[in-house]
Amino acid sequence: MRALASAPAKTILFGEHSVVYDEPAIAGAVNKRAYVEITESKTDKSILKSHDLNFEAELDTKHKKYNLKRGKPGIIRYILEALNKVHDHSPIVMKLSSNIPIGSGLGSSAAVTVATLAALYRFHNIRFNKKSLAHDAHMVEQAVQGIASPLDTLVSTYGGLVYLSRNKKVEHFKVNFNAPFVVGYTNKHGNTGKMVKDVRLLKNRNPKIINPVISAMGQLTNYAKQAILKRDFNKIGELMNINHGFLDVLGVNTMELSRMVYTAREYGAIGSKITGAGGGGSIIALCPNRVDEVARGIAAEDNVLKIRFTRKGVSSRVYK
Ligand SMILES: Nc1ncnc2c1ncn2[C@@H]1O[C@H](COP(=O)(O)OP(=O)(O)OP(=O)(O)O)[C@@H](O)[C@H]1O
Ligand SMILES: C[C@@](O)(CCO)CC(=O)[O-]
Ligand SMILES: [Mg+2]
Repeated sequence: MRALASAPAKTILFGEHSVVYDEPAIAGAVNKRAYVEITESKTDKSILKSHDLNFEAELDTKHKKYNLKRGKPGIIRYILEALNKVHDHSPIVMKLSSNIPIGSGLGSSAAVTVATLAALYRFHNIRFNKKSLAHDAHMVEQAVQGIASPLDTLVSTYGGLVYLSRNKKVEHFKVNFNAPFVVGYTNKHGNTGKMVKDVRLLKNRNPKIINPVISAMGQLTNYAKQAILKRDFNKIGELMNINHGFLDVLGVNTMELSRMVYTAREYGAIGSKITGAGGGGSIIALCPNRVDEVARGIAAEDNVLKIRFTRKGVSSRVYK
């Protein structure tokens, strides 16, 4: 038997970090994906391989342990947590491929988690739907990171451009939002779990300052929702710039992220901000009529990712 699944990366337009404190957020699935294939193992060992991420590990699914043969271990924790939830510990071979920059604020952990769970459900013939899958994937991210909002796993499961409300209701934007965005990413990676914990510590040390910032980020996201519905790019850009300032206040900005954010504005972006957890990773810039200029400006020192929003969420199938 061979089970296959894939799930998209995401970019957060508004509300990263504040979403952890139940403020609303807006994020969209993008056309970069993680792919997982599961087959029965011909030996008594479970193996996880990734050509794209250049790692190979032997998995002890019962004890959530692994023996790394080569590569970096980080993402394996999400896979082991997913296996531990669903798998019966029979020996399998898992292949992971991905064209999502990892640890770059584009939801690689959520995409890998959602694709792994969907492939496992297919492999074991377990019934699931998007709601249950998004929930289980969120539980995996939370177990690995300590704290996680449901945002990344929701977007990776459902696809499309999503508004997540304060009470965790998902609304899908009906507009065809093919706005001219450029994503820039640095070679310095962030770690979402660590950034979220650092923000919590800052908030605990300075509640009277940080709490109002977080609620202003929520208010800003609600204004952004209206601006997106009206396709008011100037307003969206203005709100992105304010959101970036607030993320800086939360301490998740870095020299490289600042460089990309201000380079984008210098080359004509009408709004630019960190996207994702920060501490390294990515920025997103809104640049009507200036996409090529902004991309060139960022590429002088960092990397550019050409992304499009996609309606395509998780997809999976099985071959018997
Ligand atoms: N080359 C690599 N191989 C395997 N794992 C990696 C590699 N580089 C980073 N990792 C791990 O991948 C995981 C990336 O998840 P993380 O949530 O930090 O980033 P992300 O999902 O890409 O961004 P965000 O959550 O901000 O959208 C981390 O656990 C990190 O340790
Ligand atoms: C920083 C954060 O808000 C988004 C990471 O992509 C964390 C989360 O929502 O779990
Ligand atoms: Mg992540």
